[in-house]
Amino acid sequence: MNVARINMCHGTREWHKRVIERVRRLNEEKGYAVAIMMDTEGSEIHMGDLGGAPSVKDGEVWTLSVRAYDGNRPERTITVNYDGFAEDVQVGDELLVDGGMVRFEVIEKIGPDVKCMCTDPGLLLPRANLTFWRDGSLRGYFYFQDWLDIDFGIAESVDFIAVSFVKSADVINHLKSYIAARSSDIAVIAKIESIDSLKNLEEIIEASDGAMVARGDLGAQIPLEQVPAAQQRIVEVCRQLNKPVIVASQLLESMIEYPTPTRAEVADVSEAVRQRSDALMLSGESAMGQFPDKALTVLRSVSVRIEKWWRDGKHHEAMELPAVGSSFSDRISEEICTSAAKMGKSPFHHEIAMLFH
Ligand SMILES: Nc1ncnc2c1ncn2[C@@H]1O[C@H](COP(=O)(O)OP(=O)(O)OP(=O)(O)O)[C@@H](O)[C@H]1O
Ligand SMILES: CC(=O)C(=O)O
Repeated sequence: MNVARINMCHGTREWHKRVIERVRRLNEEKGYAVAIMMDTEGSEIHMGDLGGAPSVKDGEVWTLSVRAYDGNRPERTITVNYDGFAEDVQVGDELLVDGGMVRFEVIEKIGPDVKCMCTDPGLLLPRANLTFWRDGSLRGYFYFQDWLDIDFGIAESVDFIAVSFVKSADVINHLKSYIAARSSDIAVIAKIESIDSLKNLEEIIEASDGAMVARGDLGAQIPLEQVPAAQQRIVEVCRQLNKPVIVASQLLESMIEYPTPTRAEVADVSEAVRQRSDALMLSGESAMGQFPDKALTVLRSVSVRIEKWWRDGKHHEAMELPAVGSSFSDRISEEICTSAAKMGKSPFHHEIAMLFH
């Protein structure tokens, strides 16, 4: 692995501080170069930790509540981290847990408690995120309130801050000036996971040091079938603007429970590499899965394999690189490099010396 992501949605700052210290110690002792990326919470709505991953069955009624239960949480009750939850939801709203891993319909509101009936069963993972939909549109908009975590990231000199639910380039520009004013040069990664971030994609990526295709939340905000096209577009825009791009979430989801991935997951990883994404990110597979090291090994071996296959067997395609230079002089340099790469593949040219002035 090259980067350890610490997700401020989970755990305490003290816990994350210890993780950062351990990564840095390993870097020093073993000569690794693992960077730290702090991922902001982005004011999402989250369930509390239910102490395990209980399964919810079709037709069951569960209560979602903002009450604090101090260890006496009644059965089939889920705590929610957003105080205005009961005010904001309406009877008939659809609630998606982790982008649709479980679905509920709101059937009744009683003070701070919201009764919901399961319409699509599944597992409730600890601190899963919640989105709610009304008449086919996403409801509940929350704002960027992660300044304490950002101060923590600056104090810990993390390498990257990934900003959740970016809506416009202004958020990125604001954060970058905040970081610069504190004499820090932490790189800012825009997480593309909302409709607004897709609308303002080019300006957001231009303002950022890189982007993440955060497919988990993105798939809760746009129809699932649109996620692959969105991924392709985000990666393409990053390639055009010469910004690194991470593809994240559910790459090897089945490896949370099983030691081998599904064939479809292997195809998904390969496709992300083929699209020329720069990094692939594990989430639950390494955060709470049973086979974190195996998942990492699979991610690496599949990526290396597809890159090799491409280089060895598809020379002509490998040459069809998209133009990234925007100015006339950049385009000339690009053409020279492309020609040199083509010559390098030819059986008649083994040594190429290029002199740049
Ligand atoms: N530090 C942790 N402690 C316990 N469980 C964790 C921790 N980090 C992650 N998890 C579990 O792993 C799952 C996936 O992790 P991930 O960090 O991708 O969460 P996420 O909430 O989906 O991310 P995001 O909020 O950024 O979309 C979470 O739903 C949670 O159940
Ligand atoms: C990684 C993340 O935040 C997502 O996929 O939603």
